[in-house]
Amino acid sequence: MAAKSNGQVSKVLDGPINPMVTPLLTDLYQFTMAYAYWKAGKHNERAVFDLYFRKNPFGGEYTVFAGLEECIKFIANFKLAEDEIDFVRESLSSSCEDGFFDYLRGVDCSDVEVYAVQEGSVVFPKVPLLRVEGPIAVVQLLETPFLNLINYASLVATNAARHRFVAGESKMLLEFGLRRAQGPDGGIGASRYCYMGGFHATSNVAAGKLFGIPLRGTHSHAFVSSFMSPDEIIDKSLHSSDKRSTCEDFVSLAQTWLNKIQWSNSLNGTFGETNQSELAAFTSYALAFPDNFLALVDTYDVMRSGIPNFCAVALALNDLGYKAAGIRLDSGDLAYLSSEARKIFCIIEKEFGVPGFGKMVITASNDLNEETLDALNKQGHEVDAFGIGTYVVTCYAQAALGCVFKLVEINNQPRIKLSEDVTKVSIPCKKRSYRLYGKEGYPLVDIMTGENEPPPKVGERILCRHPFNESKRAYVVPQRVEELLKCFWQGPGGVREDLPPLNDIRERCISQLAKMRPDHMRRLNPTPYKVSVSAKLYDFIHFLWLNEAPVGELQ
Ligand SMILES: Nc1ncnc2c1ncn2[C@@H]1O[C@H](COP(=O)(O)OP(=O)(O)OP(=O)(O)O)[C@@H](O)[C@H]1O
Ligand SMILES: O=P(O)(O)OC[C@H]1O[C@H](OP(=O)(O)OP(=O)(O)O)[C@H](O)[C@@H]1O
Ligand SMILES: O=C(O)c1cccnc1
Ligand SMILES: [Mg+2]
Repeated sequence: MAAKSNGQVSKVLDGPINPMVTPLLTDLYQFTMAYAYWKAGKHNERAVFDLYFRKNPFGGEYTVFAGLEECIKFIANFKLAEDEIDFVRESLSSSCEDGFFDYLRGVDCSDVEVYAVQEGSVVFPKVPLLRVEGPIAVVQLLETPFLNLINYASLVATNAARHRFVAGESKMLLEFGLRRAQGPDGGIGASRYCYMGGFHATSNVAAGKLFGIPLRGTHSHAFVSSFMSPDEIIDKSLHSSDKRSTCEDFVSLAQTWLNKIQWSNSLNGTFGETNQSELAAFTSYALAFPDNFLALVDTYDVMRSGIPNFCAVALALNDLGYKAAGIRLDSGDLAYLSSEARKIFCIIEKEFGVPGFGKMVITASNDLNEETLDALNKQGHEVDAFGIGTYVVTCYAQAALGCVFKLVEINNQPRIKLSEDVTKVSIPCKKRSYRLYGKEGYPLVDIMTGENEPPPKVGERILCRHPFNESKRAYVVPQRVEELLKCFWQGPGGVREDLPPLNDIRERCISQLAKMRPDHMRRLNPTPYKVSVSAKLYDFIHFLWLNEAPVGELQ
């Protein structure tokens, strides 16, 4: 048990959800360095590392932070098993001394501290997502698993949030990507983090069970094409929804409705003969799920067959007191077909007096991504729900987020990593970071300060400097100051933040995104959000930079 900040006692944490997340899920060089630290007697030197990324993904100006819960559960249970130690021994040089493996046997994360931004937060380049402090050999072992747990999680949560942003708040987003995802963990992770990023449901049953994500689904073309004719349907009877009466031949009832639609005045002979095997499939699906009937309408011909067949079965269900759920379109021009389908539904609502028929849910799928969603919006469409697979789960538009883990202090001595490329120079020191909000309630700037600097104060003017560009600076008078890094781990008994349930993380993400200034969010040429350092930290970075950079000599 661990004491919580509110004085209560928090639960011992379970291990990570993915059993593959073990201390060996790291790069070999973390163990070789650990040995070299140990050999040099340096392994217990206190080090501070920052985990951050350098550039927002997908050409955007924001990122959603995800993956923290798995990191904390990982370190809470970090312990090398005997067979793992044996394997490390076999993998390192035979000259490695036995004492190192005795040391490894005792390694855990009780002496490690993790300060992190809350999962689901909107985050920006260069500002630490995690600040990890502890014995250098141990923290070094955490580098790779932490990056592995955060990079994809944050990338896919951001991708999901971007898809949601384009689709619009009123649209339902269904994640259909399991079959296309990068293996089982890619699939499970995608479902979890797409939900976190604002999707509404997944088709992935395992993710539904593991995380409580709402499950949704329709049916596939195989179901439709598996039927040959209505004669195949043996049990044709269906109870009314109130169970008071029974229709003995639901197949004929659907057929009767199809005839009515074909002869309807307002539809003016729009519909002729439809595909009877498709009608059989729809009827059969309705008999199986009368409360939740939906149909994939594009197997043969959406407008000539799928839509009239669907309407016939839906009207037959209506006679028995059931309300059909809707259709799915999986090919063709989704703007045009959804609009045409909506027109037909509205005409039927009017002509046959079926309230709500015009509002039938239209789901669209088929290689959807940000661009196609944007194109559909520009054309105008009647889609209520989007089923998105490949592009969202594989993060097709960008392969990786590129989070890094850099040493910023050792034994209280700030460290810097220099680079020809200024965007790759690390920001030294154990730091704090704050989000400063302006008059209109929007976040204005994130600012990093040295650990012991006084925090920015509401109403007090503070100079915010670009970390590397001397001429870029601004005074800010914050209306609200939010400290970004919170303590999520300081050993098993330490006071720490709770790990919130997935739904709370998702809510945080949705509400933070909604509170961003719109120009940071737009798809085309968004305005970069400002990330800065205090004047004191700026001076120190540049002092250290000059100190560490060798002076060249011209010949
Ligand atoms: N109105 C639209 N504007 C822009 N893109 C669209 C529109 N409607 C559909 N799309 C997209 O166009 C692509 C069409 O895919 P594709 O060329 O494979 O045709 P299809 O409709 O799937 O045909 P098929 O019958 O062969 O399955 C998909 O990525 C889909 O999301
Ligand atoms: O298109 P995505 O965004 O990846 O979404 C998932 C796709 O998976 C299904 O197709 P299926 O695997 O049956 O094959 P298909 O490509 O022939 O439709 C479904 O009909 C979607 O089209
Ligand atoms: O339920 C669906 O419609 C579905 C599920 C996975 C992939 N494509 C579609
Ligand atoms: Mg498809």
